[in-house]
Amino acid sequence: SKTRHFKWEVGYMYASPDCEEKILLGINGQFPGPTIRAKAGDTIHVELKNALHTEGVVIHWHGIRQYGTPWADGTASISQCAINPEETYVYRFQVDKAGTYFYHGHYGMQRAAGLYGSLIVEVADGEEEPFHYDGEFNLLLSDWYHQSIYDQMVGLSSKPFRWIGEPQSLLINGRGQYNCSLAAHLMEGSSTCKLTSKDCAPVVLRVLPGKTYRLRVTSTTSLSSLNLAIGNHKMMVVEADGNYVEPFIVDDMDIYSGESYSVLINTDQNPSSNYWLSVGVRGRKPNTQPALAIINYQPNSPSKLPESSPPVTPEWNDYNHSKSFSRKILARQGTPKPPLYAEQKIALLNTQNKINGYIKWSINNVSLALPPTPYLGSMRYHLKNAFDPSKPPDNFPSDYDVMKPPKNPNSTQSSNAYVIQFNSTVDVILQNANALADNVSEIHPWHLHGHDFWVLGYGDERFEEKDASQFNLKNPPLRNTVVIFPYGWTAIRFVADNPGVWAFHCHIEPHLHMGMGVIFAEGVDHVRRIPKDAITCGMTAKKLMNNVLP
Ligand SMILES: O=C1O[C@H]([C@@H](O)CO)C(O)=C1O
Repeated sequence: SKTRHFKWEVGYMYASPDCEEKILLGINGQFPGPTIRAKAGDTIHVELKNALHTEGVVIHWHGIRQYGTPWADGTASISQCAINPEETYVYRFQVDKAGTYFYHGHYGMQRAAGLYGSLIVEVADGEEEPFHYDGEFNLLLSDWYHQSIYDQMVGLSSKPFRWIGEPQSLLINGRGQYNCSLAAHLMEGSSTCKLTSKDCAPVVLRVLPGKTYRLRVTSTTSLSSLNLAIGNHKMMVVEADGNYVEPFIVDDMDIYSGESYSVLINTDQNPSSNYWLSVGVRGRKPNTQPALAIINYQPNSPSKLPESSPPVTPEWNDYNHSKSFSRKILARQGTPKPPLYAEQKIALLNTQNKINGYIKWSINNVSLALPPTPYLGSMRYHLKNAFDPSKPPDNFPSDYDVMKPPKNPNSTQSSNAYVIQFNSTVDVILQNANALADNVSEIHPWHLHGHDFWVLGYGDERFEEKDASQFNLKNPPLRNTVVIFPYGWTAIRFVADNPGVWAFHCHIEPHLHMGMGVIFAEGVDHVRRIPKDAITCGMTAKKLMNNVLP
């Protein structure tokens, strides 16, 4: 195995990802950031320089478990101090498992400003993937707002609340077309695109007829749940979040923010035509045009527009369609199985509520507020008063009606840290509920840092003890992100075997900003000496100045 070295600078730059010029966060002048390709077992070494003028930055390596390197997880105020302007931080960690991953900013709402890129881990030399393909493509999906993230963050924390609304565009590999459709000639009421910048030219996947291709699909959207389909072609799902799944065939696939998949397609259609790949919005009433890419059968010209119209995204509120897709995802044979029992159970009720009239999201009525000193340092060195040490609730009132808006919407804020017994098995029941408005309950994709977890089951309405008897302990998929459906619950199980402090949160950027997350800390006393650069802020910085830390 190799060490792969990268030297990156994060900075604002002008770009026109959807043909409208804006500023966004790029790396080395690129948007999306450079793709990292490595092999399982390799070490990634990124020297990250913050070239922003006035704000900190960090990068999270989404799906990489960071065994033994919890200070490299890239979560500001959790695993490290944000990197100050002009400073450099070295991320050094191992990628131990082949799969499709990505990286992104994890400070404020910087991910939504474009700070993301792909991280692809191939199987180690001498190993083989358990399926065959002739070529592969990488599709990094995102959504894009014309309003700056500063405008967005101020609005979300204002009274009255200003919601960010739906995105202006969906992007594929950082490219989209605002307010127009490439397929306008086939669709009524659509205006054609003036592709004024090469930044927004549609993505073209050049394929040969009669072959099999692997599409690696990742979603790093700020808000949108997505659905991807390809005209005339079926897809076979083979990987989810860096874990192989039992292959199954679909016409279209849902993908939530924080998830990744690999699908295989056969180029077995009429080779004289090109085909559309379409990505549209699910789960919220869309106000954003689908993003399109072209599957270009060689030797046709890529500018030969497909003869059939782009596949139509399923109705945004057809949740049965989404649930049926989620339930098809099962572990491939040979995937590690979950322990049969959990030592600890934590039920997490997701509610929207208010603190002093400001709209928040809370977990068991506590909204996450991150402390100034990152937990990893303050816990490792047992600093007092670095955060609120009270034990957050691991359940919610048995008479809480998840089908109704909260009776008492007043919530509190805290640092929400659950200290978990090292090496114990933990079940988490994520319970969705009604938001503040009547008859509204939204999709939330939950992402766990530092681990994969088994998805034991999904259900509607309130979780009951008897539902545990239906858990899938035979072939539950291993993942790092899972969705809770409106008014539903999702049960996961994981083993707390990774010393560190790990975020567990809704991957919707504005929701995390509004407090929708918790912190899991385990085996922190087993963490090796933390690099000083990770803890030179807050109370740990003061301790270092007094030379009292080892
Ligand atoms: O967090 C959110 O706030 C709005 C709405 O609930 C209040 O305006 C919305 O759609 C969210 O997802």
